[in-house]
Amino acid sequence: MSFEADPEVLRGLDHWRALNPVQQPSWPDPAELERVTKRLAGLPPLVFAGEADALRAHLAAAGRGEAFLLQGGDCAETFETATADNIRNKIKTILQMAVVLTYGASLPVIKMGRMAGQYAKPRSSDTETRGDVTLPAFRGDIINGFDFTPEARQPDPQRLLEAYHTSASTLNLIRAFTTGGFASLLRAHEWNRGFMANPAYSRYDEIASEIDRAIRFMAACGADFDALRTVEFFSSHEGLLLDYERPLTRIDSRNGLPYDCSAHFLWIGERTRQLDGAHVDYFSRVQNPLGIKLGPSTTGDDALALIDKLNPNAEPGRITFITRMGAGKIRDLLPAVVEKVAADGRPVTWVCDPMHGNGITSASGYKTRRFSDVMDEVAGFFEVHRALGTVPGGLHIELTGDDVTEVLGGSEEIDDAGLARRYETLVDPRLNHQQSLEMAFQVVELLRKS
Ligand SMILES: O=C[C@H](O)[C@H](O)COP(=O)(O)O
Ligand SMILES: C=C(OP(=O)(O)O)C(=O)O
Repeated sequence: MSFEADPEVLRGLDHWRALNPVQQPSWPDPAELERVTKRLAGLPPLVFAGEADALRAHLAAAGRGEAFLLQGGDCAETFETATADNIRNKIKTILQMAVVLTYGASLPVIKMGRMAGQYAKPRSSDTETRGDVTLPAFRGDIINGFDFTPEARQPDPQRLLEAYHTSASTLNLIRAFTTGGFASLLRAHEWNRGFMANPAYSRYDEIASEIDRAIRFMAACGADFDALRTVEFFSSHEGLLLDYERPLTRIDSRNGLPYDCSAHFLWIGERTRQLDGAHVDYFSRVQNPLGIKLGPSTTGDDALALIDKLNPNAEPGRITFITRMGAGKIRDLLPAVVEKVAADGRPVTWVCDPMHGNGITSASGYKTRRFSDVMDEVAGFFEVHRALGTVPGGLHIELTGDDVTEVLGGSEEIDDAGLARRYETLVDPRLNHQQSLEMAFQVVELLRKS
């Protein structure tokens, strides 16, 4: 039996339009926007609703401490860098981190990319000024261009279509890598190839050798390795640009309910999580598992009110709270929020984003973060949950598989002068391949303690 859409549900999906959504561009030509969104609404969904349901069950397990979420990828994907090499390096980095965590902590790791749709960015200011010229801020490739010219900075609806097609080709390659043999655990050694030799690289190689030995032993015992040959990999992005999310929301014929089929998992950002705001209203109406970023101003009551709105039926795995308080604040601010939610009893999955609360500007003017601050926030996150008896369920990281120099420190000791060597991000700084592996090794120690 196939279900039809309830007209009331469909009307509800457009209620956000009346709520004055924040962080949206001013489209210069509304008729063009309408043509584009109609076209998007007729294109195939990017993910299947059943996959989002499977993810919800995995996230529920992470909330109970039976799995761990590893969510990582670019701050802002770009059309130009959606190349086979970049996608492969990011996948390899996430797979390597997952191997380190799974092997070291004996926990299943849920692998999720900030990939195949992470094209829209919230900004602190609507404009950017250089010298005496002021132009609209860059809001991500799905909206406008990075070049500092009036033409590039003009929002262009055609970019929504390009974002859709680039997401589709990225997902296609991810699916090929993760189900076609590349991600087989039997090749764990090979994921290290092509990366710079460094201490984290050699530690990873040792683990891969131990896994090889264990696999050879199991093979000699007659084990069957089908389950090791493929990997479930989920896509996610910030559900920011509602003119993109709405046309990609589809009614699932299995149950008649709406799913946002632009990605498996959508998160609501720190700047758009207002209780009566358009984003919370919109995502309350779709079935996907949802993330909500919680910054340092969040109170326990805010968190409970978000649960009331977004998960009134207390469904496990529906809500992931991604906390990003900053290294200097997390130990003071997180306990009150976690205590209130724990006392309430409705299930949530707690994840740490140690990136967005730790931004600084280096002496030479780069927007950066210190690796030591990032790791300190992760440590604080584990400490708070250990003290309260709650579950640290995962990590949300801005990373790339390339050897960029955007975050200070790490065992390579990138310093202020070193940032200029390979600073490539268009918005926020990402961990490079080596820093990502280093983080995974340190998190294993924290997971073992907890
Ligand atoms: O990634 C997060 C935000 O988009 C980003 O930090 C905003 O940066 P801005 O303060 O430079 O606008
Ligand atoms: C903008 C982001 O984060 P936050 O909403 O936490 O600032 C992000 O993750 O890209």
